[in-house]
Amino acid sequence: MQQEFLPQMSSATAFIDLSGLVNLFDFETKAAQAMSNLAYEYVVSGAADELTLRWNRQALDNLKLNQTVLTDVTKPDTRVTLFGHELLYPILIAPTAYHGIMHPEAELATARGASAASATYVVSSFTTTPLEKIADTATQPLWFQLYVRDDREFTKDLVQKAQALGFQALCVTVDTPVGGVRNREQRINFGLPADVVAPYMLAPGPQKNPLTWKDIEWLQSLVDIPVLVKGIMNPNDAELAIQAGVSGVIVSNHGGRNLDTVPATIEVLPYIAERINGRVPVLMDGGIRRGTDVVKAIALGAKAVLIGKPICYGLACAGAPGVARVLTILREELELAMILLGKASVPAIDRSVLWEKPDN
Ligand SMILES: Cc1cc2nc3c(=O)[nH]c(=O)nc-3n(C[C@H](O)[C@H](O)[C@H](O)COP(=O)(O)O)c2cc1C
Ligand SMILES: CC(C)CC(=O)C(=O)O
Repeated sequence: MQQEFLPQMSSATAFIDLSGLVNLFDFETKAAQAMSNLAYEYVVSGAADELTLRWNRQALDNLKLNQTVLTDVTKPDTRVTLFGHELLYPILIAPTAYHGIMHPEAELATARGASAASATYVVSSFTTTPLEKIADTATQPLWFQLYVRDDREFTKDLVQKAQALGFQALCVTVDTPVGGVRNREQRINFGLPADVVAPYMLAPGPQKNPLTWKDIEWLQSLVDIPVLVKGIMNPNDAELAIQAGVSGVIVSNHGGRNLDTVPATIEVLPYIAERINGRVPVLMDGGIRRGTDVVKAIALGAKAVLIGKPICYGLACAGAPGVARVLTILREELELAMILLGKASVPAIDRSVLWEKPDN
């Protein structure tokens, strides 16, 4: 009997028991079996030799924490305020394209999972579900990630549609004038299956009109919601972003998927935070897999972090409950780390949580 239902439910998600998946790496392992080869290779892919992809993780692992004891912290307050809205914890869902190849309910499952876990979901321009449906489904805040297309009228309509639907911020991705060298995608000749459509992609591939800081100013003139730039990797560009008037900066190397051998995001984050100097919030993504990683990013100047691949894996393993579980695990790990570090609130997390060899 059950076999009959398998095609509709997708073999990827039918009978997965989440109880054995206790951390984000477990989800990755499980997803490797659950996903189609096409989806897995797409998600897991880094650019070229995947050095930056690895460095994102390695650099986080290499940072050591400074345990502090007997501090009387039992229930840490993980709330942060971003653009006037309170987040229950400083972890957002990074924009990732094409959820339709990962789960039959696609972005709607992601939206449900985000809502169940009280998280903000940044929806990709290359969503395979119309924005109206996602907005109808989500009960927690949505942000919209923009890939600017050559057709600037189309782009204008799209961002204004997102704003009208209640999306609360716009993240303009600035690190992808072209895609990176993705050998994994080349090997499988990656392309969307005929039944999966990305309605806002228009002509795929590189656009003819390069995006410049002038376009960022233009985009801000189109909407009233905060505009962030996603993909800033050096302090000079961070300064230019401020001059262009943006409301926030996302330190990101696109999860190591675009320009290989740029540094890990956690490595550049403190320099960017120093240059921004509190003028706008700095967010960061790339390799965040543990509650301790969230602490490290906040200690080095991030107001919040985003996670990309783990959400795809949660989605592929179990749809909405998988997405919610991934977020909840990370949130709980963050709480434990805060208790063990003696930090009662997110703003209290500063560089004192990072181990430095004493001078004496
Ligand atoms: C499968 C996949 C698709 C992605 N699609 C987009 C996208 O459509 N727009 C975008 O700005 N970034 C995209 N990204 C980059 C993520 O937003 C994010 O920067 C990165 O995944 C963070 O690193 P992490 O996966 O290690 O958490 C994508 C990443 C992955 C893994
Ligand atoms: C079509 C791609 C450029 C989407 C993306 O951002 C990614 O795969 O990393």
